[in-house]
Amino acid sequence: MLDTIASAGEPRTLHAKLWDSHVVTERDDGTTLLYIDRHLVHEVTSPQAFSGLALARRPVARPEATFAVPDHNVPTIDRRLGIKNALSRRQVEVLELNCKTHRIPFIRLDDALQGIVHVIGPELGLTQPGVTMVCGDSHTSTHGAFGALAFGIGTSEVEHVLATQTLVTKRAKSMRVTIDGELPFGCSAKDLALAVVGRLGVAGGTGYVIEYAGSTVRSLSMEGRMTLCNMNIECGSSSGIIAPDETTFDYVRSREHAPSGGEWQSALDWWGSLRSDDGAVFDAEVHIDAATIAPYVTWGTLPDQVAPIDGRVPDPADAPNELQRQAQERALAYMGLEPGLPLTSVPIDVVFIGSCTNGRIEDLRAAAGVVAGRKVSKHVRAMVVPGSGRVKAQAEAEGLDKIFLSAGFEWREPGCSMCLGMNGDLAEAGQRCASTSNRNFEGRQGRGARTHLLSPVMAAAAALDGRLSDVRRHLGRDRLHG
Ligand SMILES: CC(C)[C@H](C(=O)O)[C@@H](O)C(=O)O
Ligand code: SF4
Repeated sequence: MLDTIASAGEPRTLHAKLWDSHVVTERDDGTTLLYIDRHLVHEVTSPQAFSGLALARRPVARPEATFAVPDHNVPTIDRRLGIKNALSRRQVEVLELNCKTHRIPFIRLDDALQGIVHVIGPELGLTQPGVTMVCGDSHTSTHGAFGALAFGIGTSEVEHVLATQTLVTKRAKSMRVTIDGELPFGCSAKDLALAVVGRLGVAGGTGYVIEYAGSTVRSLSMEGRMTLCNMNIECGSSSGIIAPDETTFDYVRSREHAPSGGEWQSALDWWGSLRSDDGAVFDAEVHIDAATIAPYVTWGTLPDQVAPIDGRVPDPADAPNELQRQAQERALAYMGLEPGLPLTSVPIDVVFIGSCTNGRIEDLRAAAGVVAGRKVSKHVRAMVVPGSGRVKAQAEAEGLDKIFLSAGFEWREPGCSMCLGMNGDLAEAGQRCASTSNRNFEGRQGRGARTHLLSPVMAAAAALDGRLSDVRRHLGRDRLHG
């Protein structure tokens, strides 16, 4: 593997380096058997895969390369009472049983390390530069922030990877999205992600692996890079990658599953080569000037239906084509919004801070910085759901839980929670939720519930004001970060 990566020749993209070093065999038509280094598993997309293995009496090829945790169906309050919903409980129990049968490392619901699969993978050092990584989950792209080729797979592919540690797939095209310049005041990685999705559209990245490059991306923390890569799938692209650098190495160093001792130095030597060569050719290039980014909020039912917070709800009459006009009209009808309405006048009922997009420690710090010493608007129900047990413990060590609680937020146990509502954390029909998650699809946070995607500081501002609010007007420069 190392030899392939180190070999000279044509300038190659980072994507090509990651791909080439994991090809087991390739057919003339491009169908490839790709070696998978790490397989993350959660309770929703794995049961049928394990059943398939049982039917075929096949073992798991490399249990030690597999790692499982329940996250979607887990309660975020009263966890000692267990899981009330029978189906949810069954999914989590079945996962534990399957992991026991196949000796797959498993984090239990009551473990201090439990959390959303895309939050704990990096935390534990399972996510590393240069690896191929899959999970039966579309937001697996999150791990690409470390220079890993990481993507979501379907349940039948989960079974294939469990059985063979390989995947049958085809190489995607390469796109580079270069973002240069300083992020404007009040903006964070979430706004960058929403800007990318807004510009490319929900299908603009389909068929591509996207490499994020440029000074703005380089200046992001690992948390910010994960936020950016997390939303990659929302423009249709299965994997987003960022070349690893000192920021990456500092994050990975000393984590449980990271290389140590002499292996650390050889890993660094390899990881240092994981970047696109000068002159590498991409199938598509997109440039974004960071100065054009603003604090964003989605107004519709697709993640690309996004506008700057100081903007207005668009008028479908101005849509560039008939298809988009109809889509906008449908979205506005569901969202209960009138064209031309200033976004800052939209009232909010629920605020959700969490998810694999924005449930990490920096996100909570940033939101706490906004709410410190203030109160959540009386008619708003606001909750913070840390992305993992470790994030929760760190936040509590810093006193962030106290800040949120005294402002009127609920402080919950880690999991996916209201991002998708599989665990019963739902908004009611007609309610409007300001959410730091990644999808605003119809009914995602509850039947008839309306989702506005935004950054942690923007969610915090919405909680305080009881409406979508411009965080820039809320705070002085000295208090704003993240
Ligand atoms: C449940 C799972 C299959 C799903 C995904 O693939 O992304 C979920 O995590 C989501 O965010 O919608
Ligand atoms: S937090 Fe949301 S987006 Fe992330 S894995 Fe869970 S349900 Fe999917």
